Amino acid sequence: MIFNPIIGSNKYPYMKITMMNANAVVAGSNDTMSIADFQPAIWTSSSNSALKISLVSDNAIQFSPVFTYPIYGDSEQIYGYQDLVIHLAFDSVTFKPFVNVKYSAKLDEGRDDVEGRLLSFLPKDDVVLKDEAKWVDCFQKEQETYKLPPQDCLIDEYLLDGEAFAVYRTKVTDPSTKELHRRIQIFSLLFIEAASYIDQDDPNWEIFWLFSKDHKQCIGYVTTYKLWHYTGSASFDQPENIKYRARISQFIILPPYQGKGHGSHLYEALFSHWIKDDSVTEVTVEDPNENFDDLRDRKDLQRLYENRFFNQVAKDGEVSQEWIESNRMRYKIEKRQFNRLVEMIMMHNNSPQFRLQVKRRLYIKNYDSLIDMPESERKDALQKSFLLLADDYKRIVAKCKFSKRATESDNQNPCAKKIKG
Ligand SMILES: CC(=O)SCCNC(=O)CCNC(=O)[C@H](O)C(C)(C)COP(=O)(O)OP(=O)(O)OC[C@H]1O[C@@H](n2cnc3c(N)ncnc32)[C@H](O)[C@@H]1OP(=O)(O)O
Repeated sequence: MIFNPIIGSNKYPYMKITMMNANAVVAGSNDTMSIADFQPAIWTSSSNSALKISLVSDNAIQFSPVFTYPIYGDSEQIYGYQDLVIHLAFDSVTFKPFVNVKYSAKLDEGRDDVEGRLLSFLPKDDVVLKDEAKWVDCFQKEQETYKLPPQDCLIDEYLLDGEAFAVYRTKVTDPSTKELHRRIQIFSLLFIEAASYIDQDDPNWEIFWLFSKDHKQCIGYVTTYKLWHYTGSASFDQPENIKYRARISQFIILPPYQGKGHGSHLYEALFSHWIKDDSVTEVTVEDPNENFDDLRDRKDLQRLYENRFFNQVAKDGEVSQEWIESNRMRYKIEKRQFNRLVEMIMMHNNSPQFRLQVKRRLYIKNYDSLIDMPESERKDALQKSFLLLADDYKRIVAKCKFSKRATESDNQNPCAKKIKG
């Protein structure tokens, strides 16, 4: 195994700085420091650049986080070190964590606690510090008995470039994946804006795991929550009939595996699972970002296409909210998302009503701010918003592959069997 990219040898001797009036002496060396060496900028590092994350298998893949503010504060800066590198490495199977903080010089006083801050977000007494050989030894031993979740948790499987992948569903409290989740959850903080740790003792949290079956590596995961959905007194009085909204909270494909189609497969596996679950009324998403919105739009459109829904959207005339509502319930898609999808389909179908349909929705949504405007200004604002939205729809629809014949896909897509056209 090659671990060099992670650790390397510290080319600088450990130095202690003693502050003096005009010049300073670097303890342990004969160097004399000038006043410029005490400017705060010299001792300040970007925590996003300093933190190097590695996933180690036969080789090590290193990448940087997108966010570190939950760990190092809103400014994402660390004070008190020069040439700071924070190595955070995981074995790609067990995710046994390893931390090694390196720098060429540090201030005696006032410096940030780089290691302590990071360790407070990793499982206590589980991290191997600095001793790489010990870490390798630990994860190799763990790998000998490491198992994927039990077969009854399996919800989907697929092949990608000849490799087999599997999606499993477990409760957050499930012992088979609890340790893995404790180790891996820091990825949510580092790659999803505004993410926070979920309550590991709340059994309503479920995690959908994506694993490589051949290598047992975790490729990504999704944390989800079931929210009680009051659908009227009839079902309320029958506990066996209780309905839920399934909410996708944190959806992540680990960086080395992104852009290969895994996110799309995982999203589709989740949706198919919930379509089959009669207790789930609709699927919602918590604070989706632009990348996730893109993936969701593409996959939702593809699913509707394969269910021959495109032909059911009226080509002429208004598509009424009653019609939209009854259909969206069958597909378990949330209201705003389903309205957008219907509009995209109208655009794709070259419906003459597309512009009016979009403007009507935008008008209702922005009624409070539009109503006080003079009519010409209001029309102008609506037209500008419409053009922006239409451009975005074109971009999304252009990425979709609608070549698959619906008749073929009826046999492949579990959703297609469930939803009758
Ligand atoms: C609710 C929330 O959690 S919002 C936060 C979402 N999560 C994050 O932002 C965390 C970091 N990012 C990620 O985890 C991932 O990038 C995700 C979840 C956003 C997307 O997952 P991915 O596996 O990368 O998606 P997937 O590969 O299916 O599609 C992404 C792109 O790769 C392209 N792609 C798909 N298959 C392939 C392939 N075989 N080869 C090359 N490109 C491919 C897709 O067309 C798509 O292209 P686009 O960038 O033009 O949109």
